[in-house]
Amino acid sequence: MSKLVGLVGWRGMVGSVLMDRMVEEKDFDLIEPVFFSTSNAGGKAPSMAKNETTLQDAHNIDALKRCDIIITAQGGDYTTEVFPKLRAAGWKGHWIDAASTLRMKDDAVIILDPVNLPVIQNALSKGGLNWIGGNCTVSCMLMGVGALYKAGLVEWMSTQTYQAASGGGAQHMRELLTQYGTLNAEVKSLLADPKSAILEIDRKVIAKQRSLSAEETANFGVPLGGSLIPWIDKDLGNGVSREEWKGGAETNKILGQGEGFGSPAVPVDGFCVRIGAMRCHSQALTFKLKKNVPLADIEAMIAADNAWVKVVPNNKEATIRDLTPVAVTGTLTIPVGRLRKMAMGPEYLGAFTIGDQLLWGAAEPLRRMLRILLQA
Ligand SMILES: NC(=O)C1=CN([C@@H]2O[C@H](COP(=O)(O)OP(=O)(O)OC[C@H]3O[C@@H](n4cnc5c(N)ncnc54)[C@H](OP(=O)(O)O)[C@@H]3O)[C@@H](O)[C@H]2O)C=CC1
Ligand SMILES: N[C@@H](CC(=O)OP(=O)(O)O)C(=O)O
Repeated sequence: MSKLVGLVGWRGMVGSVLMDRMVEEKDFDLIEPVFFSTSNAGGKAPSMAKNETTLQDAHNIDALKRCDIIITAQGGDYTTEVFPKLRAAGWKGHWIDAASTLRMKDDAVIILDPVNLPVIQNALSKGGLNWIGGNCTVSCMLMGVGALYKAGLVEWMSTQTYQAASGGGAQHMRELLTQYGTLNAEVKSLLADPKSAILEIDRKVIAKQRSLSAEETANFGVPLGGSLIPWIDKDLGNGVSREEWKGGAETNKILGQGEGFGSPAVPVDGFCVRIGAMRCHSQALTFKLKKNVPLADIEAMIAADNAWVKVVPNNKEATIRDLTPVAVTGTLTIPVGRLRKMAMGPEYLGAFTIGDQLLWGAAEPLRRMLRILLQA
């Protein structure tokens, strides 16, 4: 008999990407889905529903308890409220979650199976039940350069990220586009005149950016269109943003190393920056390798690591064609380019990688974990 799989958060931005992928990969053929809602219990479930065509109340513990597996992309507040109640009520099902709430708990595995299938399988064999998707930047990075970690080559890594508006959610994407529109409108007539002075355009744009209404910056707090914001997520109070902290903590946990795993953690640190891209997170990486490995060997190792990574030749033509958010958006491809040894010495490797933060960064690891559980 098919497993009863509860789906919470299916109509949100991450949830919609997840539903699309599940339809594409025919995951619904293998399960009996039950759709939940926090706002419309009793309403009509989406077309993927089979026998259970009514939306269930996502806060009803008894309704949730019926499920063998629950997948949620509803968000951290929902997880914080519902997950402990469900476990306290004796539910022994599998919980697959996109939110960060449970990621660092000892009984949770951060799931990214092309990178850490052995860690997942080990936890499964010990009765693990909590499977949490990783931070989008970390997951996309490891899909690209995980091979170097698997080979034990990394002494440390520094990341400089260029993160898209979508990381904040749908409203942030809208706000970015609204700001671009406002700025364009401000100088539209000057732009239409090829003889207008560029410094006049620039003066008007900066004046507009500095006077954007509170409504137009409600989500990011400051203008992002035509600017950038070098802080993402909470202020940890020690000069590090929470997004930067996740880089080190989650990379090591995904790989099953560091505190609690009985092996040293690899230092990972850098700066996380919000830029005006829509839904792809990009990052420049600097590695200190444990030894001097020829560049061709590194390229081969990265290219062979998984079915989605693609090494982009380190030349201008290939880079500007294949290594941009515009090229990658909506695809599962993880390009890794700009691979070169750096001026600091032959053990220093530079790389640039990009991933769609709603696919490998959020939805895809969840549906793949569902498949792993269905096969177990
Ligand atoms: N955004 C991201 O990049 C990432 C997000 N995540 C995690 O996923 C969680 C969900 O993120 P995200 O999908 O961006 O959140 P959304 O705000 O798009 O969706 C969350 C929920 O909001 C409710 N909702 C209210 N109004 C609408 C509307 N107009 N359209 C759709 N849904 C609506 C829905 O619940 P209901 O149907 O019950 O009313 C929906 O499930 C995050 O909180 C985070 O924990 C993880 C990785 C990346
Ligand atoms: N913090 C990420 C998005 C996200 O949801 O991350 P996490 O799943 O770690 O909370 C960003 O803003 O780009």
